[in-house]
This record gives sequence, C-alpha cells and structure tokens, in this order.
Amino acid sequence: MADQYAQSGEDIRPPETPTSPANQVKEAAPAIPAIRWAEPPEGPVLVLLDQTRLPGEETELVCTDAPALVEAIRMLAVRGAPLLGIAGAYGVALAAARGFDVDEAAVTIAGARPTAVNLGYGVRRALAAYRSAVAGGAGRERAGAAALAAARALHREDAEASARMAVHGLALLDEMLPGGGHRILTHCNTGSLVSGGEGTAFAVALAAHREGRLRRLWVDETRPLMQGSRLTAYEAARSGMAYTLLTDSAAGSLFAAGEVDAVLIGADRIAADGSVANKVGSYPLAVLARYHHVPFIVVAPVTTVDPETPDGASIEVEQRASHEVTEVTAPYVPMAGFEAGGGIVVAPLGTQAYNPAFDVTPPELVTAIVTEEGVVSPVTAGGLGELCARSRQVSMS
Ligand SMILES: CSC[C@@H](O)[C@@H](O)C(=O)COP(=O)(O)O
Repeated sequence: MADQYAQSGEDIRPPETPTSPANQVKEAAPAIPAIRWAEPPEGPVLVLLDQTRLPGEETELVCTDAPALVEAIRMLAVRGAPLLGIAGAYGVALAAARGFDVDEAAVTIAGARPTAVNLGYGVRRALAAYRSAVAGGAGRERAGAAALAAARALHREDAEASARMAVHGLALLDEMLPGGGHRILTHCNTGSLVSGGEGTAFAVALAAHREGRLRRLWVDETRPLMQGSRLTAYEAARSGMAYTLLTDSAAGSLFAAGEVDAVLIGADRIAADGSVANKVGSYPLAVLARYHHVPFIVVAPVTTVDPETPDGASIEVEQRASHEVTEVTAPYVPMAGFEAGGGIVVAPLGTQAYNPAFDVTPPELVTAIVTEEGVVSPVTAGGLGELCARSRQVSMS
C-alpha cells in the first residue's frame, strides 16, 4: 500500500502516531450555524447555511415561508436526517409566526423529501404543540410561540443526543478495535451540518480524533452530489483530523489493502427490523465490510428509528433528477424547476439516469446501531423491539 501511495506522487500515508502535530484538534463546525431562528427586526425568519454553496462559500439562505423552506430542502441547502427534523419543526413555527395556514404548511414541509423519517417527526412535534395550545384556548401568537418552543427543544435535544452518540460510539470503537489508531471509512455527510450538535457518525470520528485515537478518516466523495467531498472533507479539514478523500468506487481496493478498521455511517430511516436507509452507496460498503470482516456501524438518534416501517422493502427511497448524474456541478447550483442543473454535461444529451438518493442495508450486514441510548446489534438482539418502543415514547413526548 505504501508503494501505491508513493506512485501517486503524493504521500498520504497515515501519520506515524495518531497525535502527531499535523493532527491538531480544531473547531469542526462552520462559523455560521447550519440553522438558526431569527426574531425581529431580522425575523421572524428561518436562516439556513446554504449547503449547496459549500465548501466555496459560507452563505445564508433566508426562508420567510414554507414554500421557501420546501425548496431549500429539495435542493439540499438544508439536509441530513436530524437537521431535516429540526428544519421541519422550525418551518411550522415560521408558518405560525408569519400568519400562514399552519396545517397546510405542515403538509407541504413534511412531503418535501420522503426518506428521512425525522422530517415528518419534527413537523408533527411542532404541529402538535401548536394544536394543543390552540385547543387550550391560546390565540395565534401564543400557539406560534408553543410551536417555536417545540422546535427549540428538538434542536437542543438533538445536540444532546449527538454528544451521547459520540460517547457510545467511541466506546464501541475502542472495544472492537483495542489499541486505538482507528482508520474509519465514512460516507455522505454526518457532522454539524446535519445536526443541532456535532452530528452522528462524524461526531464519533471527531471524538476519536479529540482523544488522539483517530488515525485516519477515509471520506467517500459520495456521488452524485458530493456530500463527502464538499461537506465531510470540509468539516474534517476544519477539525484538523487526518483525512483522505476517495472516489466511492475506490472503497473496494481500500478494503482489500487492509486500510479500513471500521465503517461509520448515519441513517435516514431505520426500519423496525433493523434495515437501514442511508445515502446511496452505503449498502455496497456494508457488503464490502462483511466480506473483509470489518465492522459496519450505523450512528443515528432514536428519532431515526421508525417503528411504523416494518422492514427495508417498506422504506420509500427518494428518486432524484437525471441531471444530477448526467451533469457535474461543483458546487451544486440550484436551478428553478430542476429540469437541468446548468452544470458541465458528462453524458449524451437526453440520457436518463438511475439516481436513487438512498439505498437500504439489510440488518444482517449491520454490526451495530449506536443511538444516544446505547448500542444495539439488530441481529443478536433479534430486531429493534426496545428501540422501537423508545422511539414511540420519544415521538409522543
Ligand atoms: C445523520 S445524517 C444521516 C443521513 O441523513 C446522511 O448520511 C444522508 O444520507 C444525507 O443525505 P442527503 O441526501 O444529503 O440529505
């Protein structure tokens, strides 16, 4: 493997020790928060860090109503399961605060993308708070305040969950890989850009980095929208961790070279049987991990477990436009209507692309699921009964 690195002309070998000076701990999160609520005089508005512009520009996108938020969600300015939940909750509060039809807003926001279960959860939670305030005699303003309080609570809880996932995930890594020096492969983006805190899978890698136990984060670029190269590499670079970017299709040779100790990914929806929907390309990694006897670890909050979806076949996988594959846009430039991306064309005009945003990994390929409540193996636990029960409790709170 060392020879192979040398041939590329660039020495990307892991540092001699995990705590070498090059591996300094810095702040991973962008200077602008992924989401924030602004009160008057700026608001009431919902302000998003426009993730389509990263890593080139850190710019904000201001949403004044539900249709603007729906567009931001569809074009992936705001994305990732936990953050979609938070955005959904704030979206309901926004509709209330600005005098729009709250029920209509809730329906359109919840329907913006189908796979991440957290989006609907966040919307329902804020809507329930709004309705219960109305039922209790509150006027529009007080009911809106109740929806906003629910959104803020979800935002805070997600940050707390993220911190606890990091603790459980790092303990699991240390148990599975005694000796430290973890070489972790991750896919898509699961850091502070998808969370009220430091994220899911990325938060675990960050914890390992801070403890001096991360030797290298291997970052899949994540075709076609490059969440890995644009966002995860950006967060990894900011944190000062040792990381290397690879094309998705290079993962096989990386496993074969014995360079991966564990795979850490997030999830958009976990079915009751332990099937995991995550960014397309996750399932092939699970197959590779099994073949190479490498743990495949999923990190997600309890709210991503969906007791109402019995199995993987029941998960709706979002299909996205052909142009995301037939054109290369860097950064991804949103265009009205989504008919064309306005990028560099890399396929014959008119080519139809198969472009599922997610794939589903069956439970037998999942070594462990890490939540804020602890670690469970879907196979040895015989399903996710307890986690489902917990998720039901949380979603009714
Ligand atoms: C905690 S993030 C888990 C997933 O939401 C993440 O891996 C992912 O697949 C995001 O997909 P995206 O299409 O960018 O919203």
